[in-house]
Amino acid sequence: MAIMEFPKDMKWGAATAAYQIEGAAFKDGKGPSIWDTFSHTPGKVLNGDNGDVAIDSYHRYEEDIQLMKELGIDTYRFSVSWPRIFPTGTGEVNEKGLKFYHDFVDALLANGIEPMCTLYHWDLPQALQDKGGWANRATVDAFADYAELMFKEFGGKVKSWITINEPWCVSFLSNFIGIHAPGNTDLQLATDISHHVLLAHGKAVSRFRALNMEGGIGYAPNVEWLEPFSNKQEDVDACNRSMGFLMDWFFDPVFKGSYPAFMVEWFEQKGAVLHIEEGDMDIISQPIDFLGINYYTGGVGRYKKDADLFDMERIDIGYEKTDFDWFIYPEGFYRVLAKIKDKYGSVPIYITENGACYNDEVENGRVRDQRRIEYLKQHLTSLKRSMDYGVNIKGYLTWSLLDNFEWAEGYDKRFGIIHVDFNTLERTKKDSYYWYKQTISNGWFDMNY
Ligand SMILES: CCOCCOc1ccc(-c2cn(C[C@@H]3NC[C@@H](O)[C@H]3O)nn2)cc1
Repeated sequence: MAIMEFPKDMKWGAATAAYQIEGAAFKDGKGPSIWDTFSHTPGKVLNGDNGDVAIDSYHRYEEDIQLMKELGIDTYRFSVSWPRIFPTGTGEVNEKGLKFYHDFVDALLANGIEPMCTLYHWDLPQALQDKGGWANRATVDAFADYAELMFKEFGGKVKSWITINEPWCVSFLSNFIGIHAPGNTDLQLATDISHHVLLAHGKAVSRFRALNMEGGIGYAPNVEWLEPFSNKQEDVDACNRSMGFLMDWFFDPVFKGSYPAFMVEWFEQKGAVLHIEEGDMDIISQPIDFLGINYYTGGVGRYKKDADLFDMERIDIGYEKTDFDWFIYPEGFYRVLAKIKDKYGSVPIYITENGACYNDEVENGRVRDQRRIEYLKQHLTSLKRSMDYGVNIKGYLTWSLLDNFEWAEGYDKRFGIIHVDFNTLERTKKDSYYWYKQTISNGWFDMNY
């Protein structure tokens, strides 16, 4: 027996996001988001998929909540569609949008499930993008106003708030690499956006504090672990730069009040400079109540001049891969969490996303996704290792509760523990659902079963 046991007070949950599950993209007063625009732009999303219907959780959330209740989760992480609340990003509020989220949160609470609300999960109102989007500092204040309205509306019901999901994806993946909305490929633009997104986080925290709100607030960066191919300094430095792209760049400003010098210098060599205004770093670095961490993958890297932005190449050393073609690297989960503790201290941490893409289908009413179960076992074992290392883990939320719209991959990549037929929208619990349910109920699992 190799039993992995977790604290009785650890929270267990699952996560989704508005654009990926809701659908009703143009219903009940919702304004267009940049993902509505992007997904309707030919060539941007695999198979021309879009979130017009998604998995129709806008109309089916009561069924989904019953699936959550049966699963036995404590906490459900969802996101609010900003343009469903403010169709043009600012100004007039869409009452039907507010009502939808009140009805949804009330149903969660009525079923004993704690809501964890992400305010920004990538679906920027298109009207704000038309005025420059996150590159325009005015968007920062628009976000703070949206956040304040949400705090005032839901403060008594929602006690866990996440400002920004994966700021690296919002800035660099979407505006330098360019595969996510709005699809720019400009390092200086992405650098400016990364600062504005952190500033938006900080301003939302300030509004939260000013209202003397009950509960806590944080943000949810995504991280990976890159193990140097050798102990040669050039390999170590290349991996640290690549990890610094996702981690240090977005953690140092919040936890240390400044950007990491080694990254600032590297970006300057690449022609990208920061435009920081007086007071910005004080706003960004005010204390948060918890840190969300999203981890999926890692790997091995080594120095290679001009191989990528950081002179680093990834080496395939034969690790198994998911159906997203990502290496399965549970050791990296432990290593990155240990590094966070060592470098940033013991801020309470929720794993706000961890899961795997496997495209198993329904056969005779069952989905045999044993590979996902093995992924979850391996990563929960790494989580336990991190807890024994002293990392202040408060909860684990798997990505995702349901198969959904996986951004540029459309409906081609399945992360859910519940299968969704994207034509009929029928939900089918996968084997991993039943395994996760038992693990939550026990508070432990056996590595060998
Ligand atoms: C061709 C070059 O490519 C460079 C890296 O390209 C990617 C693409 C995708 C990701 C990515 C996707 N996810 C899962 C989501 N997290 C939030 C939630 O909405 C999930 O759907 N995390 N990271 C990272 C990097």
